[in-house]
Amino acid sequence: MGAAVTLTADPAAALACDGLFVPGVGNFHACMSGLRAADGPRIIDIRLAGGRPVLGVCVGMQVMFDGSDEPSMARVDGIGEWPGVVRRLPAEVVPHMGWNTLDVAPGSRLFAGVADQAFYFVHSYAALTWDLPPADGAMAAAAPLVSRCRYGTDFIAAVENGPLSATQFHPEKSGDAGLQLLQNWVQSL
Ligand SMILES: NC(=O)CC[C@H](N)C(=O)O
Repeated sequence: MGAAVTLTADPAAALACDGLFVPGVGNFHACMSGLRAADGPRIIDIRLAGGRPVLGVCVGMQVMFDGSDEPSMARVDGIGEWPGVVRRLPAEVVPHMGWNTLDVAPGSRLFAGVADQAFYFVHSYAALTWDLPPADGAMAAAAPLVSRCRYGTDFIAAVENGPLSATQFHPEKSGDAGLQLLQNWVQSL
């Protein structure tokens, strides 16, 4: 989508880039231990404190919460940028695998031009509720935009919260709509 991309575990490069993309596939706790080994949580914290954009996808979204119920021999806490624990979807069949439409938050920049499109999901766990208390003081940033989807129950499909954005679905597997979403993010950097 016109961006020069570097795959890196180098903290200095991950801090300096215009946008940090945090992918995640597989087991939550395995992804978290990989991220911790690369000092990922601290790098993400520093970026966000400085208003530097970060985009998490799939488990890369889940790790922004406090933790996950996904089974693991060695449980690892999430980064905890957002309160709440990722739960198993209460559906008869998991994973939720395939295309689904969203209830996109009004005013979304990430979904500009594609809010009515379907996106591709592959997951059994998700954040089911948005628990960050609203801030309304003079210094408060704009309220987070929370977009939802439904599979078994309502769950959080995407969040735009200042410099931190995330999607539970896979834009890179979502055809033209997903590419447009990624381009929207790249153009905002
Ligand atoms: N697609 C995946 O990598 C699965 C992500 C995660 N383990 C979940 O089920 O939610």
